[in-house]
Amino acid sequence: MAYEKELELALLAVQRASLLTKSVFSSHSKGTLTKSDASPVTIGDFGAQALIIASIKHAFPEDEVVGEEDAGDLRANDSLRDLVWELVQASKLEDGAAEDRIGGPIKSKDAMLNALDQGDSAGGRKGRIWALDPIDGTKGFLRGGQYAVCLALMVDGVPTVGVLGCPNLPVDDKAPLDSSIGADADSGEGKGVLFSAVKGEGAQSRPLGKGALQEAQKISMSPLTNISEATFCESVESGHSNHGDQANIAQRLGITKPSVRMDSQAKYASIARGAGDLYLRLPSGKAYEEKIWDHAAGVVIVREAGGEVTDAYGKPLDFGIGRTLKENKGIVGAPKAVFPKVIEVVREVLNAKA
Ligand SMILES: Nc1ncnc2c1ncn2[C@@H]1O[C@H](COP(=O)(O)O)[C@@H](O)[C@H]1OP(=O)(O)O
Ligand SMILES: [Mg+2]
Ligand SMILES: [Mg+2]
Ligand SMILES: [Mg+2]
Repeated sequence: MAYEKELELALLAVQRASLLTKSVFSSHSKGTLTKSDASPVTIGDFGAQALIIASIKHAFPEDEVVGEEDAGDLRANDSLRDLVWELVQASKLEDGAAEDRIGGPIKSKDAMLNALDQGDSAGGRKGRIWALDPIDGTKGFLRGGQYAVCLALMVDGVPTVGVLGCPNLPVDDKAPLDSSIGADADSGEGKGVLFSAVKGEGAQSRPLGKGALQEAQKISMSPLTNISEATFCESVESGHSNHGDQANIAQRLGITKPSVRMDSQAKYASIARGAGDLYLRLPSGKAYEEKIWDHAAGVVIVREAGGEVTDAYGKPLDFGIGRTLKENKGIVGAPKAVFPKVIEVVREVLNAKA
């Protein structure tokens, strides 16, 4: 199998970081800060990024990383840095051999800060670059709703290996999807999934677990024939995508089921396993460049599960131009068979506004 070593590394690194985020959720202090763009970041985001980058650099020292966070806030705040350091030290896989394969514990506070700062690649079309979102959907995470730990390897600008850790999604791939999924799910019994895919090799899910990797099963998008029966997924935040346009598109497609709102790339995972069918992310109106770490892993997983993902105009997503998808507007994901119909209707709705 291609990229076997990269996939195992990504799965174990995302597993360890996902366990770290779960421990933050169940502790009192989440060390929440507000970033310059008004979005929240927690000690979970910093800890997960440091652990994952340390694992990548252990296995593939030459690879670059485009990561969402950096160590700036921790270098300026001793008590926050100490909280993250405690958290990182406490986060180990139960299986010693697995822990060793991702480099074992980070050696020192300085090494932790340096790892965090190594997510500073400018991205690009050449070579091996990892895209990392240590907690995608931080607002969902804080609420006990959906969030995801997201890691993808891009080779020459093409997402090639993708892993999503979703601690609050049900293990059962066919568990019914309704609006309760996005709200206050909390990680309880039967929750926690690792999704993965390698380009050309299909997509899989397995229980998140605590140590060595559990057995995986193949996932695929639902064989939707009647689009009016589709379930569509969208953001919780109305500022991240246009709920009005999305409702309009659903209506034109004859969809009557209410949308399923959830934070993060858990939306990509949910359509890839056939629990939902469509992912609609229409531009919210404000000038916003989508970040590559918010999509790269989910896109490989959906494509390998039998889906297509483009921007809202049907244009291919270009992950090779830097840290953002600046040549694209919005996102549409659907099973291949119905994708042309969905894009046709999305275009109609966008053109009617132009
Ligand atoms: N105006 C915006 N439009 C689209 N996405 C946004 C916007 N602002 C932030 N985001 C990003 O969308 C992602 C969450 O998407 P969703 O709503 O589907 O869960 C987050 O990573 C968030 O970034 P950030 O991590 O900086 O908050
Ligand atoms: Mg964020
Ligand atoms: Mg994100
Ligand atoms: Mg994030």
